[in-house]
Amino acid sequence: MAKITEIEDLKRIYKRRTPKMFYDYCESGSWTEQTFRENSSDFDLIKLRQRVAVDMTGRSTSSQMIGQDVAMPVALAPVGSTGMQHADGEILAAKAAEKFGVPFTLSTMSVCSIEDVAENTSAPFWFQLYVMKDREFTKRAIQRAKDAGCSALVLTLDLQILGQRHKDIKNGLSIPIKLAPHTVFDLATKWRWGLQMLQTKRHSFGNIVGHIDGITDMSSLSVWAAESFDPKLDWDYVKEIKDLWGGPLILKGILDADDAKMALNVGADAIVVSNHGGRQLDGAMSSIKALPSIMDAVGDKIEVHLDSGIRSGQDVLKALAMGATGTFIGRAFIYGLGAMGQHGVEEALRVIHTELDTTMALCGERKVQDLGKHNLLVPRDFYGDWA
Ligand SMILES: Cc1cc2nc3c(=O)[nH]c(=O)nc-3n(C[C@H](O)[C@H](O)[C@H](O)COP(=O)(O)O)c2cc1C
Ligand SMILES: O=C(O)C(=O)c1ccccc1
Repeated sequence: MAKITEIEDLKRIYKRRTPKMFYDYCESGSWTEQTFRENSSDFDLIKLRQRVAVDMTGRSTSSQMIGQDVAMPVALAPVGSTGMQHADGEILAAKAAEKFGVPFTLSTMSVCSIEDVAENTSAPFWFQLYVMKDREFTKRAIQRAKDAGCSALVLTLDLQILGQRHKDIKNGLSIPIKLAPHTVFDLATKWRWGLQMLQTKRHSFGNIVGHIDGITDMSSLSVWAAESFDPKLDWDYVKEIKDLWGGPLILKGILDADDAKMALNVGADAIVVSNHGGRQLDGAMSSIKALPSIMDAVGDKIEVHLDSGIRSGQDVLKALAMGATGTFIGRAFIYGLGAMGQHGVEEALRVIHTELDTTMALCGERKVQDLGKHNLLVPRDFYGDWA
């Protein structure tokens, strides 16, 4: 097999092996996909400052995210239906993260349950919560995460209704999965995917049992989300959830300086500057472009993480140099998982680590903590006058 040298290699294999419905689900953004595209292209606008004749021995990417040691400040983002990209996908990704020494975040919408992941790993993982209309569900989910020893709660705030995702609508993506004739044909040609799927007993969403049982009309994903998630989620409820959980709280989906201030007021430990990988509000700013104003507003008072668009260690370095303490990757690890299971996630992490380390050295830095704006040339409009 050809050597994996970049995330794009994993994406190519992933695409070849995965049924179209699930590939599209991962690879799409909402509506025109402008934000999805700009999440990546805006990283390219930032240039790195090459520095020479600097001692580059003894380099280290190790750091901390919310006080927890990490081999590099790159966590695996919560990704719904990871277990449909590869059988037992959440367990495999969690194992890869544990081996590498980075945090794994389990989505509420995972196929493997909180307990499945806890039983098959030893490092504490983070649990991502979606707030359902059923408030008892929230209480139970938080208790389950506590019982499983989760070391942070990641509360996602940018998806109470689903962004319009045209590919998913056209593909008829639904909960539970609906099989149209063309889908069956597609599945039949992706035999590797089918074969490994047969080896697992986990074919439903392990964390939301009871919340999908009632739905019998094969709703589309967006109809299901609109019926199930609580549109009333507000800052008062966020505070209630913080108190219920009582541990480290990360608020995910912050893209505006005013919301970052609200997150600070509510007492969160960290925020994730994120537009959900361009899957929610199309036309919103890319995360990396939103970062400077958020750093200015709260950067010295709360830990700031960033995701959306990271496809390389260079992207990670740019986010850190602009002030983020940590980053999350979503699709970059899913490509690896879909391409070659646990090994593929390890490969994705290895690629990103190598790129981060090499870039750091060529920028004349030895520690991720020393990265700063001095390493970058950033277009003025990143700090610009948005009216
Ligand atoms: C297929 C897919 C499913 C996702 N599911 C969730 C989810 O269940 N919960 C959540 O908070 N974010 C979810 N996200 C968003 C990711 O956590 C993350 O914000 C995003 O993927 C970052 O962008 P990137 O993919 O460009 O790295 C999902 C993203 C993708 C691609
Ligand atoms: O697809 C997503 O981005 C996501 O977060 C989600 C939302 C509802 C159901 C499954 C996944």
